[in-house]
Amino acid sequence: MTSSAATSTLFTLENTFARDLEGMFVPFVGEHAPDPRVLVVNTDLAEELGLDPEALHTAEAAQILSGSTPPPGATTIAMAYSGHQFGGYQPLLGDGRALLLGELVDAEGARRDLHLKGSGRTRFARGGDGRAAIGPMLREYLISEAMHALGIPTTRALAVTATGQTIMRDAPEPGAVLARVASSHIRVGSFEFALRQGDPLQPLADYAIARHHPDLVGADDRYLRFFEAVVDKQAALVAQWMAVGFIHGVLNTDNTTISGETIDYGPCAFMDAYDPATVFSSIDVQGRYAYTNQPPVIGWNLARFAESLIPLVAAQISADPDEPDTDAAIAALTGVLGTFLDRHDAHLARHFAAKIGLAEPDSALIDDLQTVMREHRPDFTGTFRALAEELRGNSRPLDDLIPRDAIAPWLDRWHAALPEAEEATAAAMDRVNPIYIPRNHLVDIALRAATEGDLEKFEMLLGVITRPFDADPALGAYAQPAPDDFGEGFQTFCGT
Ligand SMILES: Nc1ncnc2c1ncn2[C@@H]1O[C@H](COP(=O)(O)OP(=O)(O)OP(=O)(O)O)[C@@H](O)[C@H]1O
Repeated sequence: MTSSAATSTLFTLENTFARDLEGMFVPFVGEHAPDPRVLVVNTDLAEELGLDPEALHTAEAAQILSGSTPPPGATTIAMAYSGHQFGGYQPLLGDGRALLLGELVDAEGARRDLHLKGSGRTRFARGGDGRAAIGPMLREYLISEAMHALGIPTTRALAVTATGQTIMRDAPEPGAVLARVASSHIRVGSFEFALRQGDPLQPLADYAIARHHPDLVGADDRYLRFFEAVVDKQAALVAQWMAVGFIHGVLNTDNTTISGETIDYGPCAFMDAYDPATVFSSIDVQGRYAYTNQPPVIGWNLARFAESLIPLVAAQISADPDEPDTDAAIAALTGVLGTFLDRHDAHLARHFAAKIGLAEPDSALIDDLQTVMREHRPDFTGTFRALAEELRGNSRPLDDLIPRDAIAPWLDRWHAALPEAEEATAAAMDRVNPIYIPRNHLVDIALRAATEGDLEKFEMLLGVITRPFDADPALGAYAQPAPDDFGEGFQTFCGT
């Protein structure tokens, strides 16, 4: 996969998506930002990408990263996609306020999209203003970097740039643009769009295969195997979310990637008190995207992906090239889709085994712990660190979370199932159970200050949550859920 490269002093960008996928985008440029200023740069990510982090703080970088000026020679585009939103089909969504600047290729040959969010209205903007506010963009930065530090596949944040423009939300807010890096921005919704357009479907599938599963290029059964690979990645991804108590909040098909990366950090959050019905999105009144519903909902989204692939699999599966076999394609895709929940459950059982220090899953032990947790609603993250402390002979953290008589019978069974070396087991548990997650109240405090121009708390919180497993006694407050009286004036910055 090669293409001409646009080179500036900052970025060398390729554009294979624009070159190969006619009908899947419109060329578009960003809107003028009156006073662009780069607020935050992800130095580690910049270095990983072979970029000069210092150069990303310059006025030239601010022009490019705000979308005001396209990188010299680049073809910037708004990508087209559709999607099922809360179960209803929307035929045309697309990048309404975003642009793909191009693709960065690192020294190892890995290709990643460089994408701007909040850079102005595009052809797909519908009624929207094309903008984004500082709070939600810094929030996406924080939470996606926390996810990366937890080892969970995700898009990443390269920079946030203030535009110098005031935008209207519930109140006037400073505008900003997030520069996001992803292994691609191909979504289930991209395939739903391509299916209904017709012509782009096969090119899109072949492009996605070449980009994400090059081992399948040219295979006679590549479309079915591609589907299986995506099913497997999504099963692994959602199991990782469940294992850390992450709730995405808007699992529409346009927010389900082919790469298996988490995308679009809107009304997402980590659960504090354990309750499988937890929902953070104020518009999700039915709880469609509640914590416990995430695996079946991703399965539902993958069914929409399967539907999009029927014509391609039907042509490949048929003995006669002129007679696509739709029934056989549906049967084959349904068979693969039917493995999704089992794959997810197997991944999740392994995660929960590791979380309680076992080498092998023990479903009765895990289910029974969850039953106790459902009843007493302890802090989800804190419980697993408290169990490790229990092994070290320190009962206090667990006693602060769950009454001893409620957990004692379970603890007896757990001790009996554990390996002998309790100190080593506790250390292994601490390597998979984070102590620091982006707690909602701390994110709120940091973003409130950042919106008023003070980034110190944001930087501090970012530093803590990007080392999520390393306990530091000086950071005790970062490991605690919100105090009971925090609620007043609580803002979520989950909006747009
Ligand atoms: N302020 C806005 N102006 C124009 N379009 C918008 C705006 N906010 C959202 N959209 C569009 O509405 C759709 C759904 O929005 P959603 O919030 O899921 O996506 P997003 O956060 O903008 O982008 P992404 O999914 O790439 O992270 C997308 O097509 C998006 O481009």
